[in-house]
Amino acid sequence: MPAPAVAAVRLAVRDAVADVPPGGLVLVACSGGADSLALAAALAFVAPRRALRAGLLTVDHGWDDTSRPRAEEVAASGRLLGLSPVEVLAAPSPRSEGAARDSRRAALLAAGERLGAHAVLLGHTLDDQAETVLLRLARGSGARSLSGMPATDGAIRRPLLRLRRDQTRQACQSLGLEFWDDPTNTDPAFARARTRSTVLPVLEAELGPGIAEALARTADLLRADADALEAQAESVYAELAGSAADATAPRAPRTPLAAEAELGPRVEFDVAALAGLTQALRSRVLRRAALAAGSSASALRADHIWAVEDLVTRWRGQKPVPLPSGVLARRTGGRIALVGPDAPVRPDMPAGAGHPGCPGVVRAPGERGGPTSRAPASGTLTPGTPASGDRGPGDPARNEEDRPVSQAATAKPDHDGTSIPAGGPPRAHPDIDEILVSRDEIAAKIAELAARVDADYAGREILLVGVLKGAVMVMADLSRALSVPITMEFMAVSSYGSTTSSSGVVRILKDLDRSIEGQDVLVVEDIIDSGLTLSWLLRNLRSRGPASLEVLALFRKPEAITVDVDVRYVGFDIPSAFVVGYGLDYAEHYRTLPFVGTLTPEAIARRA
Ligand SMILES: O=P(O)(O)OC[C@H]1O[C@H](OP(=O)(O)OP(=O)(O)O)[C@H](O)[C@@H]1O
Ligand code: HPA
Repeated sequence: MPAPAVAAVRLAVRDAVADVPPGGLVLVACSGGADSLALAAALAFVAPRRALRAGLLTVDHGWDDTSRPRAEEVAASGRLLGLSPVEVLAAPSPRSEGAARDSRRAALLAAGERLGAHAVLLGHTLDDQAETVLLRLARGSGARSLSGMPATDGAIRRPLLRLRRDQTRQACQSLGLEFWDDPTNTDPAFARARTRSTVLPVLEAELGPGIAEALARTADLLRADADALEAQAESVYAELAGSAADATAPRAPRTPLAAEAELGPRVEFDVAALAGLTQALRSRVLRRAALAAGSSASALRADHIWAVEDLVTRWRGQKPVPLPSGVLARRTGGRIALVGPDAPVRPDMPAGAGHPGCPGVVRAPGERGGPTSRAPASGTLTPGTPASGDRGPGDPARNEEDRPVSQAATAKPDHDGTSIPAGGPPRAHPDIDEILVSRDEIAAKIAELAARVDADYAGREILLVGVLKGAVMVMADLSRALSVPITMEFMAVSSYGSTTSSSGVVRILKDLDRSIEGQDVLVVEDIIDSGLTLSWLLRNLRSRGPASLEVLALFRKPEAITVDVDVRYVGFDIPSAFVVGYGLDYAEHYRTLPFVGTLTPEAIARRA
């Protein structure tokens, strides 16, 4: 009678190779540690009884001078066990757990394929599974990731996932097999080693025994859920996605988004269809779409997908969302497109040049300008109204975009390579899709706002607090248009950081230089989008005891606002599109444009 541990390992191996036909080759990956050595011995025992061939692979990562001789020793043990073929695979890798795992897996799979093996057995135990789940839990992971290592993964099989590590040691000891204790298993430099030596024992001590089993059970439960959700997401994806990724597939009907760029892997959805899905399904469908558009699976993280989800569920005219491998997710109206890196990036085009299939790329100013006098007197540009009006040759507003708003915005080559002439011929910017508010309208609005502020603050002095960097143009023009005495302070805050949507977490990058206590403070903002920056800023400034605190914002996106902020002076309500110009940037560019407009898809892709 074999010792119980030996029997348990043999039983697990017998089950794992039950489907391999007689004569088939099964390989065991062996490091010489107790787990894989016990596995190798069990395979050597089971294989002849099932008319199978059994071999051994051992991997040399080349980490130090001892690794090759040790691999040779492991190979020799394999031969002693009667395994054949036995091979040492060279898989050089940086000294990191992850890198070693990846190169080991690739080497094993390649050898398995070369040798015509039916399966390659790995010696992961229940303890390895528990450590994996705990590590992933600590990182914050979804169901798929928390489902740990599967027992079968293509040619890879893990027969020992229900056995404890101790059982493999006992099995080796019972069989008189000398195993190797890998020092990296106890090296505190490795997170897995710390989990094994410290974290799990503490959890067991504090929360009671059975933690490892419970974590492994969690993995099994979540794997079943993840499998079911992914199968469902796959069929929803097939139903909802319009794709131009496969040139051989019948062409999906042209949609406004598809018309923008005809090339490159591209997946499109109706926003309404995505909005109707549960979040669990939507995120999987979007992940699937990102992969189809060419995003690297390993680089694609949950926060990438959340940012794309925000285009569906928290639409505020955000910037297109850059995803790994150059994929861009972009919402236009009621459609969302995930566009692959092969989509053509159009070099700067001369003003006025068109792009076939790309509506509204660059039009000569005057063809499409900012809102005309037909726009509501309040300056409101409703989303339903095109923010641009067609201006015929007789339109008196035709050349107005070229009149200077201020010295700051005139006769100065901008950093994006376009000279903005003062008083010269109309000139748009090649990266601008559509001008929403012209230079002239901005100037008129600033004058109007200044007159209101002058009247409201007559007899008082105002401390203007400009919010850098976006408000720099408004601050410059407004301050010079005011008649009441003013002083200036600036604050730099950031709520957007490197992501594309406001996080609500605001950081002070530069604080005020002096106290505002007892002063009449007017905060000057370029734009209120979600309102999160301003809401935070007002709370912060209020706590400093000003005599009064009001806000002037040149632009506001009413549809995008998510928090209630009290703004006394608003220049223009604009649609929820992402806009640039007059202080507003995309990737720090376009602030010096004298008008405010939307960017072409090509410019967005280029700067992403
Ligand atoms: O209403 P919200 O959604 O919070 O967005 C508005 C804020 O975002 C922009 O600043 P950003 O953080 O981009 O910095 P910048 O001014 O330096 O461009 C803008 O200048 C506002 O301050
Ligand atoms: O539309 C915008 N453009 C530039 N910066 C911004 N910050 C918030 N909204 C915007």
